[in-house]
Amino acid sequence: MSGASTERTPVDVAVGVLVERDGTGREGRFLLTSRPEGKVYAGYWEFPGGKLEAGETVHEALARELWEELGIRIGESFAWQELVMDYPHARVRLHFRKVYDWTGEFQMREQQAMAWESLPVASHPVLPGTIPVLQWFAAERGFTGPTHRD
Ligand SMILES: Nc1nc2c([nH]c(=O)n2[C@H]2C[C@H](O)[C@@H](COP(=O)(O)OP(=O)(O)OP(=O)(O)O)O2)c(=O)[nH]1
Repeated sequence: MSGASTERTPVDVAVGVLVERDGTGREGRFLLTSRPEGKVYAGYWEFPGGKLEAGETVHEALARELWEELGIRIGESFAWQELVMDYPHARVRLHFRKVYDWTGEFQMREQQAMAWESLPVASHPVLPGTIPVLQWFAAERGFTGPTHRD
């Protein structure tokens, strides 16, 4: 296989969509975090997560990343959407999982920032791979209009 095609093999990424729910189960705010300094797209807002390590399931990778980055322990996670994104730096397969239960105090272990958001999102700028997620939320919630600032 040529180097170029090997480079474009998607890297699997586990992404957590932490959502608050009220007593009736209705979904409310969701968590965005900013990408830390030193990473590609530093300062852009995204959903927390990271790449799978060898032998991990998506849930295991998500639980590990949220512990490492945010200091929280998650309960169950629920497969929601998948998306392949082609960036100049990488081709990634994003596995978005919704999470409703977690324990612990949020700690910004990578000096990132966090924001509990609703539509339209105030955090700016958002990562290209985040925009489809906002559109899925809009569809689920019957929200119309821009989901974020350009
Ligand atoms: N965490 C996360 N990554 C996303 C989202 N949308 C999106 O396109 N990506 C892309 C950006 C990166 O190319 C890739 C995630 O890789 P990363 O560099 O953040 O993962 P990592 O924490 O494992 O990083 P590292 O150990 O390799 O530094 O997925 C998203 O909502 N959350």
